[in-house]
Amino acid sequence: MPFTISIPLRFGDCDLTGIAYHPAYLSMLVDVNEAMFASVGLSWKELLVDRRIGLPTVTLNLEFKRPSTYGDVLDFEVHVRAIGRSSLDLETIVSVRDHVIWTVKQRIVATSLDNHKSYPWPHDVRAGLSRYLEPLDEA
Ligand SMILES: CC(C)(COP(=O)(O)OP(=O)(O)OC[C@H]1O[C@@H](n2cnc3c(N)ncnc32)[C@H](O)[C@@H]1OP(=O)(O)O)[C@@H](O)C(=O)NCCC(=O)NCCSC(=O)c1ccc(O)cc1
Repeated sequence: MPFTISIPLRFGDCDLTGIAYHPAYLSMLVDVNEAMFASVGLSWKELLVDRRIGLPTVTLNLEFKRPSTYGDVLDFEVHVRAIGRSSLDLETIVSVRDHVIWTVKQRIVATSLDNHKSYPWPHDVRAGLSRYLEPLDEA
């Protein structure tokens, strides 16, 4: 089961003609990442500030298929494709009215904010993220 969330395209996300400006998509993606963690009880504030676990993205592979425009509502569907020792592979599909607008494959890595090296997923984080685990060959 993927994590899903819908976000309206705001005025500030668009160019003068009302077409979505792609850097705004990246900012939305971070919000969606945060919301996915929160949906399984994993607050980024707690992870970053209290537990000092960083969550940098190390790879992003985006594909833009169609434009979206001011007033559209973007439907995000996030699939967890793999959970490694410290890595998390996500595939996010973004649609408007059932048409795919863009897709992104992303790898996030857990790090220690004390030494900025990779950090194995704690058990509770791995368990939470596993709720959305759908390996590609079973998707
Ligand atoms: C994440 C790193 C510390 C990992 O370095 P190391 O500790 O040496 O990594 P390791 O070799 O141990 O590899 C750790 C894992 O990462 C994976 N990894 C690391 N780099 C890569 C790349 N380039 N491709 C694929 N996989 C990778 C690797 O396969 C390991 O996976 P597991 O087996 O599941 O553990 C280092 O690569 C790094 O600092 N990269 C830069 C990250 C960055 O600056 N990203 C840019 C965006 S900033 C950002 O996303 C962000 C900033 C602030 C926030 O609060 C949140 C997000």
